[in-house]
Amino acid sequence: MLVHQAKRLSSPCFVITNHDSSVLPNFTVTDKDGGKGILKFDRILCDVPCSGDGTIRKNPDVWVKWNAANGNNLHGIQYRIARRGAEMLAVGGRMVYSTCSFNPLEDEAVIHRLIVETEGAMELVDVSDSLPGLKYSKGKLSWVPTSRDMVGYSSFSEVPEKWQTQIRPLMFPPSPDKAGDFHLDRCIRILPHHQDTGGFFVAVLQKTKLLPWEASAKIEKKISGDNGSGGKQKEPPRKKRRMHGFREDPFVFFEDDEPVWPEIKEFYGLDDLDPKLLLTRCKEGKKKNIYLTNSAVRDIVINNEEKIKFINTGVKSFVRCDNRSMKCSFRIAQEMAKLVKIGETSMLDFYDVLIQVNIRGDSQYITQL
Ligand SMILES: C[S@@+](CC[C@H](N)C(=O)[O-])C[C@H]1O[C@@H](n2cnc3c(N)ncnc32)[C@H](O)[C@@H]1O
Repeated sequence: MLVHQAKRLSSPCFVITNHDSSVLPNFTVTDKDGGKGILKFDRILCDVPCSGDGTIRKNPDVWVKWNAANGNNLHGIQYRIARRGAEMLAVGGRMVYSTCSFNPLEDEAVIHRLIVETEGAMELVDVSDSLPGLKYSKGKLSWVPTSRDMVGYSSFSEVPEKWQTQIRPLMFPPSPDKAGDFHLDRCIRILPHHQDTGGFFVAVLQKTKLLPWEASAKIEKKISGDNGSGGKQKEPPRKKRRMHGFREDPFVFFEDDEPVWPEIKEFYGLDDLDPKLLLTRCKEGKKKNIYLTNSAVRDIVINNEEKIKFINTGVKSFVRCDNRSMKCSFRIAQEMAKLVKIGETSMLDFYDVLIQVNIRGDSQYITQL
């Protein structure tokens, strides 16, 4: 689904992975000075798996299957995804957490726990001014964790032992005197009757400083670096983790001496295009389809393909078309042709437009097209 939707953008700036996002590894990237660093994101959307009870209008069986335990059971994975998102976010960056559920255990309880555990490093942003005309209810300041047998509890001490693996201490709301500190009312609850839509919960969070465990890891690193070694002590080499099964559909980037490149370059007049931004999905045999990415995506894929399963990247740009009457054995792919006004815009102009759409999402050029 995501691949299908992202392809419609015809953008070389996206990369789709298939990974448990609660344990998504850090992405290694090449620094400006050629060293290796960790990619921190400016924007993250955690559209987490949820009970979907906001979709009752289109999914009537949600009524039949609903019980209080659904939300309790999802709270854990939802929190872990949000927490991992917070870790991968740059300081100053924003993360949106969303569900299509009304259950506060999947919504405000997750946000409250994230704010508590990050000791306020993650703050709810007031976006009320950014959404003129949108009808919604404010987030809840309190809720009642409830077991499958529909008994509600006002504190963890009341929870019978048999439900204590389902209802956890951090699922409870803040006490009334502290509720204001978390600004949970900044969460957005869109109910079906507001705008004749499905139901959604949306929270916008900002990372205001390093998370407590990130900050302490930094201090520890500094201390161990100062420990007589002058910071130069090398860590023992880590055993390379091989992810078997990722390679059946590899991403093979062109090298400077790629044999099919000279004829494409000459035929389409692409002297300035760096062939290293082009890739195919096969290691051996005839190259059928050629895809275009940008340099940031190329760097991410090359540096992380051993640890992260990449599913899709790049715009299909050239397709093999072996026809004796053709001067070039590759035609322009439909996906690329959509964006090129042949005759008015040269391939080179087109490439400039694509490549300037950088990974941080500056999409003005695409919009112009
Ligand atoms: C609410 S849907 C997201 C829909 C998506 N935003 C879209 O527009 O297609 C939640 C998705 O999370 C996926 N999912 C469930 N557990 C996950 C996990 N641990 N890590 C990553 N994705 C997960 C589900 O398969 C589901 O597709």
